[in-house]
Amino acid sequence: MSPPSSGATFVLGGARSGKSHFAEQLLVASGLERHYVATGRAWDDEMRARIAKHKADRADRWHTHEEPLDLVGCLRSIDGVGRAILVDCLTLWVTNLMMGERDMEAEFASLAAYLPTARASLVIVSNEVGLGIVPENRMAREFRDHAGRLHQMIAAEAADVYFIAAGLPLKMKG
Ligand SMILES: Nc1nc2c(ncn2[C@@H]2O[C@H](COP(=O)(O)OP(=O)(O)OP(=O)(O)O)[C@@H](O)[C@H]2O)c(=O)[nH]1
Repeated sequence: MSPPSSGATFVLGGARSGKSHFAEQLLVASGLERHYVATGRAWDDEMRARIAKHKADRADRWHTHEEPLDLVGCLRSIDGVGRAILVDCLTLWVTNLMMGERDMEAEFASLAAYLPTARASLVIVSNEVGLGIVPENRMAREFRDHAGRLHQMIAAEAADVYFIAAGLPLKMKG
């Protein structure tokens, strides 16, 4: 189990599927200098506690970058040969872009265009949110549709794609 020598790896899965742990292990195995890019925001005490636990678990073995909106700018600023970058996760980025009323298509296109140019080993994590029933509220439907479109764009650019369920990886590409 190792990240590809060139091209990004995309890791998709449901909530608490073990996708973040799988993605971390990919990069730990790489032996490269590790960078963790968190798109999540601490919006309540539960999330604050979760983030604190993630930070404690990573300890000083990772450089942490918190970037809710300018994901591509953040990636460019830390990109480099000999580095490993984990992005966790795209669905939180989509949420933040929607809240910030950003141009979703332009942001997605910019991330998709960046992937083949990355010099670091890049692993991108996201939540598969499209498998349930059609959400009743309009914003949730829009969110699901944005996430589905973005996932297709990222999967098309990635060298490897995994789907994680119950902690088990299913390799879908690469
Ligand atoms: N702001 C910030 N967010 C973080 C940090 N570490 C982790 N997170 C966020 O916490 C999220 C993971 O939350 P969890 O609910 O524990 O995991 P999950 O993605 O549902 O579960 P798995 O499928 O097991 O990965 C990530 O998407 C990150 O954005 C950090 O240092 N700072």
